[in-house]
Amino acid sequence: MAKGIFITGTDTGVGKSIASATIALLLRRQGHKVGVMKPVTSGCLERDGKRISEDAELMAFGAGIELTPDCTPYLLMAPLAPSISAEKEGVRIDFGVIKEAYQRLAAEFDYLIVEGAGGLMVPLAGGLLMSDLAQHLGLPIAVVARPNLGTVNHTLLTTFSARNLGLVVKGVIVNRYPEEPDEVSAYAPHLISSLSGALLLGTFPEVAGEDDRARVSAVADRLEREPETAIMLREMFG
Ligand SMILES: Nc1ncnc2c1ncn2[C@@H]1O[C@H](COP(=O)(O)OP(=O)(O)OP(=O)(O)O)[C@@H](O)[C@H]1O
Ligand SMILES: C[C@H](N)[C@H](N)CCCCCC(=O)O
Ligand SMILES: [Mg+2]
Repeated sequence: MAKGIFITGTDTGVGKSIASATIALLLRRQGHKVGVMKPVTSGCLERDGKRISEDAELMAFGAGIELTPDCTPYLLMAPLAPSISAEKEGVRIDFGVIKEAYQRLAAEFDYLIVEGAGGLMVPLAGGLLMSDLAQHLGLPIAVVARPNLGTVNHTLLTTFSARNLGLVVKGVIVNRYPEEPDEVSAYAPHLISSLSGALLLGTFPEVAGEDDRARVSAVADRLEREPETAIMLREMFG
């Protein structure tokens, strides 16, 4: 049975997919079989008549696997809150369907990286939120956060809510950490680690790259050189 983690964020666009794909790539480079899942995609693409999750594709690139239907059970077109995207298509997001897909994947891999959509309080169906899905899957969460002003508030709101809801918070990843941090970014990881009650799992660097695959490879290359990375992976999956 795979060791799983649910990657959430303080908001949409903070770097959950980059972080998820990077973690998958780091584990793959250690020789592990890594599976990936994006249970709900809102804002999917259509390619050759098929719906595609770019997030899942990026994670699959990191993991070095081909996607199967279990990796992306709900592919919704509208780039909106998933409950609305689903409603527009007359679809009801069923946690049972997601869990069965999760369990089939978990039986196949050593590790399973699951990416949410948006943040933890994003609505999925009938009052159920992303946090409920993490709970239903029985997964601990890791929170991806920004390094810039406002992140302390957003991160603490996320970790406090998660814990109040009974979720296990493995820690926080501060993503897009600048090469030369200004005063805001210099303080942010310290404030987050001292106040959130959650471990600072790591700071993922802001990298250049012509597309997200190049960015994932660049972040993984940088992290692989740092001894803290092994600790991060141990804390995340231990
Ligand atoms: N470490 C990084 N270095 C450089 N650019 C980054 C980094 N992390 C994220 N980005 C940029 O931010 C964009 C958004 O990141 P990403 O798609 O991972 O966010 P997300 O949280 O998964 O968003 P969504 O809620 O849509 O799933 C990326 O396409 C990339 O351009
Ligand atoms: C479209 C976007 N990239 C994500 N897939 C969905 C983000 C939903 C956010 C909802 C909200 O918090 O207001
Ligand atoms: Mg994403």
